[in-house]
Amino acid sequence: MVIQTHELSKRYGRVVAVQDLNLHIEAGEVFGLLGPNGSGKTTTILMLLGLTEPSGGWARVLGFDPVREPLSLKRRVGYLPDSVGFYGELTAWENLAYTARLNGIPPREAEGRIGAVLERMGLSEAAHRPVATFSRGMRQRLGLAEVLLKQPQVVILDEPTLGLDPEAAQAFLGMIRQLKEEGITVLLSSHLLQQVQAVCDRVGLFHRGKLVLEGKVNELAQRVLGGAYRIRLEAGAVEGLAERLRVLPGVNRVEPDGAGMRLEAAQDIRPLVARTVLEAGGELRSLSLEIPSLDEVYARYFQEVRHAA
Ligand SMILES: Nc1ncnc2c1ncn2[C@@H]1O[C@H](COP(=O)(O)OP(=O)(O)OP(=O)(O)O)[C@@H](O)[C@H]1O
Repeated sequence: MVIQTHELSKRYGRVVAVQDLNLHIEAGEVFGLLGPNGSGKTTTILMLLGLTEPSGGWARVLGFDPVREPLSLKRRVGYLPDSVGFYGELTAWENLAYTARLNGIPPREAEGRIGAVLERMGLSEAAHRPVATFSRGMRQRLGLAEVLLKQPQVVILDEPTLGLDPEAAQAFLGMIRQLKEEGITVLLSSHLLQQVQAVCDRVGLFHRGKLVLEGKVNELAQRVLGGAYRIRLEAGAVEGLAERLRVLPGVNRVEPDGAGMRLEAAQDIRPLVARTVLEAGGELRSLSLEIPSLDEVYARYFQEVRHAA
């Protein structure tokens, strides 16, 4: 277990920013913290980093207690806040050299590492330009370069793609995937559901300081959509196919969808659907399980909350 919290809570006066959070994140996972503004994501991150003290419960990151061992933790955990501060008049290289010094990396070793992380982030050519001349995307990449400089085992990113254009955001997500391939554990917070869906193994949805839903994206989808599986197929025009599909066990809806059909079932019955199409004399052109987007999951969840209230 790389990140673990037990009943972790934080109150600011009467405001409960985080309440009884139980989080378990394994080595090499990419975990997404999702939730509306003010739902407790940043506060959670700050507690994991030892930058703010919990009012209750506890956290462990790589086995370290952020309250008692913040320095051991800081050496192994990289943090990219939502806005990174660099010295604008210094070059990218100089900024990283400064960070290396602060982290006690010996100068000769720092040289090699700085060159490598700048190269990796596609910033070699801009290495000797003042950071004040960098675009938002370049700054963000420099931020990740700085995080990687200390060769962390865990990387925590707060809204890492905020303000990036779609292409820069995609490139950044690609870099996050690479971290995972290297076995680095990644925790990231975001409002951008599609991006979270593209890169995270699991997500946790925060609502008013509580973790209200947690799991793999498709598991969450099943749960919020009432356990339904959506299957889409194309089989050309086959007499009576819809009727045959409608009576299959567990099917509760069949409807036309463009050139094909969409059905909702209680289980993933794709093999049965395939057989039915063939038996009806149809030709199966496509058959897939549709995973609802995280946007839909999110919208449905808050709809239900409002409804219940
Ligand atoms: N230093 C503080 N003092 C008082 N209240 C705070 C402080 N920091 C956060 N809060 C409150 O705690 C709650 C959770 O805030 P937090 O910043 O953790 O949310 P968030 O999910 O990160 O939101 P965002 O997406 O806007 O960054 C909010 O109600 C916020 O106003």
